Amino acid sequence: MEKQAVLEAKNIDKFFHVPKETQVLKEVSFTINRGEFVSVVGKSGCGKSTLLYILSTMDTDYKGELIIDHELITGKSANHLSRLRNEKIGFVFQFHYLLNEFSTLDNVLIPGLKLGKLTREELEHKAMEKLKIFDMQDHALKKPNQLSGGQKQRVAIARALINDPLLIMGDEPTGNLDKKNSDIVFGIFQELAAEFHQSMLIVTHDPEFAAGTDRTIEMEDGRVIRQ
Ligand SMILES: Nc1ncnc2c1ncn2[C@@H]1O[C@H](COP(=O)(O)OP(=O)(O)OP(=O)(O)O)[C@@H](O)[C@H]1O
Repeated sequence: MEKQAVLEAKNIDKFFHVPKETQVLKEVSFTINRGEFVSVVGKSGCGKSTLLYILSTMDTDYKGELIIDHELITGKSANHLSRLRNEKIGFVFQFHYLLNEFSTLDNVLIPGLKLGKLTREELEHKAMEKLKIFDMQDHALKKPNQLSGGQKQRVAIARALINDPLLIMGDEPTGNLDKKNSDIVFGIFQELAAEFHQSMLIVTHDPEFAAGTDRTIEMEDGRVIRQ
């Protein structure tokens, strides 16, 4: 099958102007293809989070071009970007950012309500399906603060999947977990790759995690040095 690009970064440069003019990303170029599970590694401060912030369309102040799903994203309006994020990108962070006042089920379906394509009833059904993948269906009515760290992260991944995103992006999704939970969450990513062919771009410090991905993009001092 022909490779299909879900994301293309072309010559991305990023400058911070304070406290002094610094270039933190230098001609960063790569492609993520459909179904690929890709990790981004590199020493602390090499620019991984800055890059992810740009690729996730949250930071629009950069040079170069970002193409998502064959659409040139660079220069698009904030409204357009917000809709695109909701529709095409799922996020998993180091800290889960679940809302404690809502149930697990509601947390998973909220990005679906925001997108507004399905009714609440349809979304409840879909959210339960996603929770089932991670064996979390029996916790649907609990609040996030009644869950363990690993369980919260599983819910956060279910939430990232609710709109069937083209691409999942993660910044250190196992960074805050102990070895046992980190292994469980890593297993989930592997399952998403193997069974659902989910395209994923994950920043990690964990060499074992990186070794288990299809491809590793290695960064040093703002540049991609291997991919
Ligand atoms: N808002 C900002 N203003 C100025 N400099 C910044 C800003 N954000 C990040 N930097 C600098 O940009 C560089 C890259 O930071 P970034 O957070 O992307 O690195 P990282 O590879 O994700 O690091 P870590 O692995 O520690 O999370 C660092 O030198 C950092 O100090």
